[in-house]
Amino acid sequence: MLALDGADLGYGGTPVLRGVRLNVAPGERVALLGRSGSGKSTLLAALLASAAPDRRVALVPQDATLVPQLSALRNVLMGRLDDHGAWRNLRTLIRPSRADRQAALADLARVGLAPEADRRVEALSGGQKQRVALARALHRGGDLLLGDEPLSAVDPRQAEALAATIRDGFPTAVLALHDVAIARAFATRVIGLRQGSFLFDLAVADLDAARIEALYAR
Ligand SMILES: Nc1ncnc2c1ncn2[C@@H]1O[C@H](COP(=O)(O)OP(=O)(O)OP(=O)(O)O)[C@@H](O)[C@H]1O
Repeated sequence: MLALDGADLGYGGTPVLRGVRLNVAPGERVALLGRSGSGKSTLLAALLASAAPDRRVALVPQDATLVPQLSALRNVLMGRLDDHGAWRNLRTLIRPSRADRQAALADLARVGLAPEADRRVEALSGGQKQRVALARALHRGGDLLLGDEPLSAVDPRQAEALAATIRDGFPTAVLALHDVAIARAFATRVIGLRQGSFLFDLAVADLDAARIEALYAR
């Protein structure tokens, strides 16, 4: 479904990750772990670029990329903008049809945000913004979710519930995560990034404390 075949990943000739070999099969839920700057976002970008054009991919980028002046509901509606032509989109954003509004509201409800549907995103908390971005991805739907720390601003109990919502919403997902407990609960497979390469790439059942310690050691 996604495949990187020994590529060096980086910026302007400076590799961040070297010789990345990675295949993600349908049905896998992959957690990317590693210290800040280890290359999780870089790897997600390369995975996105490797997706076949007929795959429908939903994204939760790190900086939520929401339109702050618009309501939560309208931001969620944007998840499907590339399904339609410009006129239909304009109409949807100015005056959504009842069906579109209901569908977007249902997706906000999945992340516990239905009461905030008509509030402008700029007036929401960081965690609420993150949940709007997740609702937008759920509204888009698809074969695959790529998420860059999509649960970093919500509290641990909420993160667990949202991880389950992601699991129900997408058959396949790759998420950069910083919370090891959430990664264990969510993922089938865990990849640890350190110093320019994979320190491990394991089934979640094989992830032990020593590996986690080595991953984050200074
Ligand atoms: N657009 C860019 N141009 C040049 N270097 C970049 C760019 N984006 C990231 N980098 C560098 O690449 C390295 C990996 O960054 P990346 O954002 O992939 O790490 P990360 O693991 O996602 O970090 P974090 O957990 O802090 O989000 C860092 O050294 C970073 O400075």
